[in-house]
Amino acid sequence: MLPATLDSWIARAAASVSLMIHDHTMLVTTAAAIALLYAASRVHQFFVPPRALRHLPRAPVAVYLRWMLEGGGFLALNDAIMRAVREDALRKGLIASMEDTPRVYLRWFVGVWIVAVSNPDDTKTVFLNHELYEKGRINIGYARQFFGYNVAGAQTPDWKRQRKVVNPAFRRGWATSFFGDPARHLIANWDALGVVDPSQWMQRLTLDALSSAAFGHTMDSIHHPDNPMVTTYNRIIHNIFQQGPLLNPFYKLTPGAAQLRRDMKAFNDQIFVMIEAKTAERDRRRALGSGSGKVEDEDRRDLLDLMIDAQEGTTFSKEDLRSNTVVFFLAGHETTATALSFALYLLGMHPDVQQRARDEVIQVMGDLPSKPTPADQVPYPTVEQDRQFTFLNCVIKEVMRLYPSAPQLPMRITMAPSILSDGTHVPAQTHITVDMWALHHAREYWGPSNDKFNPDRWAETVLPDGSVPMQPGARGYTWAPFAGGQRICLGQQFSLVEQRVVLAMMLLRYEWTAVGDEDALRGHPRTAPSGLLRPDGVRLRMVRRDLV
Ligand code: HEM
Repeated sequence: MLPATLDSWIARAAASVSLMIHDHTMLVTTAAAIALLYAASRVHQFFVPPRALRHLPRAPVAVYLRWMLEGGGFLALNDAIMRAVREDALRKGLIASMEDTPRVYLRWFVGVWIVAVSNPDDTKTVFLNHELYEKGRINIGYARQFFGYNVAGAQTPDWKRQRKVVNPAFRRGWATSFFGDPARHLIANWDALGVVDPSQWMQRLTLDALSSAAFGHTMDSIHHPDNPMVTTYNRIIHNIFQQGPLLNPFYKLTPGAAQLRRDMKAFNDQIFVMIEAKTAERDRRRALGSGSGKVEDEDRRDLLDLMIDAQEGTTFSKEDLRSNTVVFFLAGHETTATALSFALYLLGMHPDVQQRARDEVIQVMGDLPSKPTPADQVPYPTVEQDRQFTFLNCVIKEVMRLYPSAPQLPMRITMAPSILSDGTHVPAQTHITVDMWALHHAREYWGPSNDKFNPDRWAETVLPDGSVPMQPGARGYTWAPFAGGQRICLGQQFSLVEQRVVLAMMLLRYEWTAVGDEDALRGHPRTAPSGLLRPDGVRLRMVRRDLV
């Protein structure tokens, strides 16, 4: 028999163990309940928008999921979304017919609800208040890791620091030879082909122009599409913008992700080598006493050179130089390739407009110098001639209205509560975008010919000196492919010069018609899976003008 004290001690111990077990069970049960509630609320947030935004029209999440899994291009998704959004808006009494576009609606991206504005008033507000509508940061997949913290993605305080260094690289003229030289290489290839895929070739041309302009060495992807730097870059971009893997929570453990990491490292190493070489070259020039190290031909100076100069005495690091160079690649070549591909396509669908554009080019530059003209002697406009195109600028504006390269403004996030023009209260920390596609196509702002290619609609905006204003305010913020406000595209001039030079050369060299698949021929080309619009299934039949 146990002594009484021991007995009571054991009883007390047993009671407290049982209490502990009970407490522990309680603890586990409570923790499990909290975890479950949290998971349920996350699932709920994933599929159901926040209460304050629930009144806005939206498409069911299934529409997005289906598209992400199928891997289609932007236009296929957008058609399906806008049909569902319009049906919902009609049900909610927000629009009068399926032809109308709601001023504000909701989009979805991997569980994030985004307020999309598609009217000029809110577009202007978002552009002009960039500290209230800050750059959003969704850290999914590998995009953030590859593009790093660059001027295009930075939030205000850091953006100001970055812009100081990057600005001088853009605030200057652009030598037309940056674009004329690769266009001649392209012409030499196209002469031998007859039927071409504009999208594929414009990607190559703009990559070569951009690599010359960005770091003074062309990637020469027109002649060498298999150049390892080109193929690595293309693979990275393809993999980063694939939507399907974003739905896989274990994506980063897959062999595909491992390959992507290896590619990013290889590409970045190359950029670092260039940065080192350029810095050493500048120091060498200085040591030899050649002034500040600046080269003679200012318009041919490359972006990296100018950034390396401007970064002296600032906190700009090598990683800042890398991430900005990388973002120039994405921002600077895909966008212009898209604009040029659609311009060639639309001119191929509208031979009358093509001829009027050609007449203007011949009037400004004269015709081809001889019959035949060797590819490397096809003239490109001088800087002076480039300033004299009026109709060509109207064509470019109309192309970028119908096919804005970036159909949605990169995501913003509200830093404080705000109210939109339709009275919607947007809470702080809400994601928001401008739907450039909807804005550029809405019947409300473009009339019944909203979906028609009509460069003459821009005639009334031409200034007395023949120039065509390209800022969004010139048409009340209904046209804004380069965005607006302080965060307007830094490369707008670069891209416009490139588009005019390349189109002028094509117009001199060829007459062409659009061929390709059924969608392209009926005027609704498909787009390839990509972060931007990229035509798919379009082909052009090119006929040399100097041989007829
Ligand atoms: C058709 C051609 C182009 C289009 C449609 C286009 C479009 C845009 C748009 C919509 C933005 C605003 C992004 C935002 O606010 O979130 C932007 C910003 C930017 N673009 Fe472009 N872009 C084009 C060409 C270029 C080129 C050729 C370069 C460089 C060589 C470039 C460099 C940049 C940079 C650095 C920014 C960030 C500016 C900032 O936030 O301060 N873009 N672009």
